[in-house]
Formats: sequence, C-alpha cells, structure tokens
Amino acid sequence: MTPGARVSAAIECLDQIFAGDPAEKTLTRWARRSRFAGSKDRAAVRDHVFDALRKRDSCADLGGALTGRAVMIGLMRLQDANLAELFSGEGHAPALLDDIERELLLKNSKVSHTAHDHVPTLEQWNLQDWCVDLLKSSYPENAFKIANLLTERAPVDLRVNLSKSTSAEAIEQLEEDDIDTERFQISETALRVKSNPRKVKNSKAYLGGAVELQDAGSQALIDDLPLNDCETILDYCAGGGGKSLAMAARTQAQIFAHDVNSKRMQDIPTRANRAGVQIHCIDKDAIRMKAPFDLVLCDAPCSGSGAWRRSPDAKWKTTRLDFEELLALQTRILSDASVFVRAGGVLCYATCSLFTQENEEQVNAFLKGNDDFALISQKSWTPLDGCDGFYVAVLQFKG
Ligand SMILES: C[S@@+](CC[C@H](N)C(=O)[O-])C[C@H]1O[C@@H](n2cnc3c(N)ncnc32)[C@H](O)[C@@H]1O
Repeated sequence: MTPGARVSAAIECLDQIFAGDPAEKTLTRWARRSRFAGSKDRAAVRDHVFDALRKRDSCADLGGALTGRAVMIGLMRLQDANLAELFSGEGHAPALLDDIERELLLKNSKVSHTAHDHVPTLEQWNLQDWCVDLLKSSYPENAFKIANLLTERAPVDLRVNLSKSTSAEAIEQLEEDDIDTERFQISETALRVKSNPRKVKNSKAYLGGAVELQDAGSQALIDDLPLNDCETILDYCAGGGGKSLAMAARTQAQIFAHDVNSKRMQDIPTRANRAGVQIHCIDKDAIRMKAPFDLVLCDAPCSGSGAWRRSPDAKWKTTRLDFEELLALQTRILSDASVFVRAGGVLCYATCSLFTQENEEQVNAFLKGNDDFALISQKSWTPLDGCDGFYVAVLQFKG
C-alpha cells in the first residue's frame, strides 16, 4: 500500500470508530477485508488510528471536524508529513485538500498544539472534560503534563522472569533476535524494548519464558508487595494473570488466581507453563475452602486511565456513569476480598488508574469502615515516571 492508501484506510477505520465501533474490532475487520495489506501496512494503519485516537481532539481541532478525514489531516499536520503527497487523490490516496480544508489548516496551525506556556484549551487536553477535572484534582501541579504524555505512544516493556533468567541473560538472548533492550531502573525486572518490539512474541526469550510483556510500572507495583513471608496468596481479580505470574517469579508461596469472569483466566495455565511456575485458578467456592490467605491482591477493575496510551479508545468511550459504576464495584470488591485475609496478613489494593477517587479515596473509605485494617504503605506511578499509571496500597489485617 502507498502511504496515501494507508491514510485512506485509517480514515475509513476512524469514521467507524467515531460512529461507535470498538477500535480493535474495526481494525481486525479492516484487515480481514483487505487481503492485499501486508503486515507492515496493517501495522502502519494501526499506528495511524491509535495515534489519531490519542490526540483526537487536537487533530480534530486542526482538521476542523471530528471525522476520520479531518482528524487524519490534523494528525499528518502534527507529524509534519507532506499533506500534498498524502492527500493526492491518486490511486487509493485520499482526495486533494479542498480550499476550505487548506484555509482551516493554515488558520489553526497558527495556534500551538504542544506549547505548555499558556492555559491549554479543552481540545489540547485530549480528554473528556470530566476526566480533565479528575486529573486536575488528582495532580494539581502536573495534570496537563500527564494529559500530554497520554497522547504519546507507550513504550514496550518486558519483565525478566527471575525464576528462569537473569536480566543480563535475557538481554543477550533478545539481542540474538535483533531486539535491543535496556534495563529500566524503576524495577529490577524491567527491560525497555529499544528496537523491533513487534518481534518480541516470536523471540526465543519470550517463547522460552525468560521474559513476559508487562509494563514497568506494573512490575514496580509487584516489587512493593510484601511477598517474602507469604505461604499463600490470592490474586482476587486475576484477569489474564499478569500480576499472578509476576508474583510467582518472586516467591515460593502458593498462588491462587480468581476472576469473576473465569474465561479471562483461560491463558493462565499456558503462560504459567511457559514461565515455569505454578498458578492455581480457583472459583469462589474454592476460595472459601482455602481461605484465609497471607496476602490477598485486588487488582481492581478501573477506568484504566493510567494505560490510556495503550487503549486510547477507552479514554473517549468511558462515560461518567461507567466511572461511577466502577467506583461502586471497587468498593464492593475490596470489602468482599477483605474477608479472605488471615489475621496479621495483608490486603493489597491496586489499580491502573491515575484518579485519586479510584485510589486513595477508595482506600480511605475502606479504612473508615474497617478499623481492624491499617494502612502500611501506598504508592502511585504516572507516565511522568516513564511508565503507565498505577496505584497500590498495602493494608494489614490486625485481626
Ligand atoms: C484490572 S483487571 C485485572 C488484570 C490482571 N490482574 C493482570 O495483571 O493481568 C480486573 C479484573 O477484575 C475482574 N473482576 C471484576 N469484578 C470482579 C469481582 N467482583 N470479583 C473478582 N474479579 C472481578 C475483571 O473480570 C477483570 O479481569
């Protein structure tokens, strides 16, 4: 595909996404229909679509409308691409810019879309307005800087599986597959991929279980858990098992994974096998039989705002009502899971949210109603730390 044809494909996908279709499904559907597209074309179209979603409002403002075409005009302008070449009207390239589009672009380009030395307009936040308010109240000093970082592509991080490899061995093994990485100080196990991220899943290091894909912030969160003296651990919201696997590599404790939606755990046995660790997936009845646990982790469902660089679709589709429902669910999960902690054990509450309402405020509310728990530590990370946004609190059950 020509560069222009890739832009046309991105326009088509964005129009469907703006009409309400989920981004991933839209891209998969497009790829199925477009047998002529090679893997590089698919990657390029995906990058266009995700870049455009991350900076949606800035792009729409530059291009003059919230349509696939206007947003791609805005994105290409922000990327200093040659608009005349891309919008050539030749072959499968999008039609030439008309006079109105050209004038609009000229007028809008005079306003800086990246400058930090002025009060940002709502478009420049690239967030829904209720999220701007939440971010401002969570980070009064740095809200706009964080919002800006959420418009950038997320780095690809790996977790070295310490039960199979050292960092030095993993780096060397990855190099054999042309994947350059470097240590990321935020966690002992974290490697940042510097080249060929798309090769990771077929690399020997990944297939052999020496590394897993996991954001460095997620790894730092696991470093903060008091795993040392544990014999039994319950990962109460295990999902695909990212946190279970990271814990298993760091402790000899028995790890039990649970999720209300058991289908989400279906890959855990394969992933555990690859990592050379054991994770027992259990249902609620089995939890009651095995309880109490030394450590119960609630990696609660949340807005996911800390990871909106990776899923920019969600930053536009999550409604205020969804958010309120999530808050209620987090409250319930903390309360439900707390009964499975042994006296003297710990309840750990984690999210990948940037908003204090889902983090500190949830924990404070829990502590108010449960004076037999005490806060031991809490920590948060934001993209300012070079990773996704995360929060973790460790609460001890005094019994
Ligand atoms: C943030 S995700 C977990 C991600 C996972 N821990 C990881 O590191 O890959 C939250 C999970 O909580 C699960 N969940 C939602 N409500 C729940 C409940 N009431 N009890 C247990 N799990 C629940 C969801 O199905 C979802 O998989």
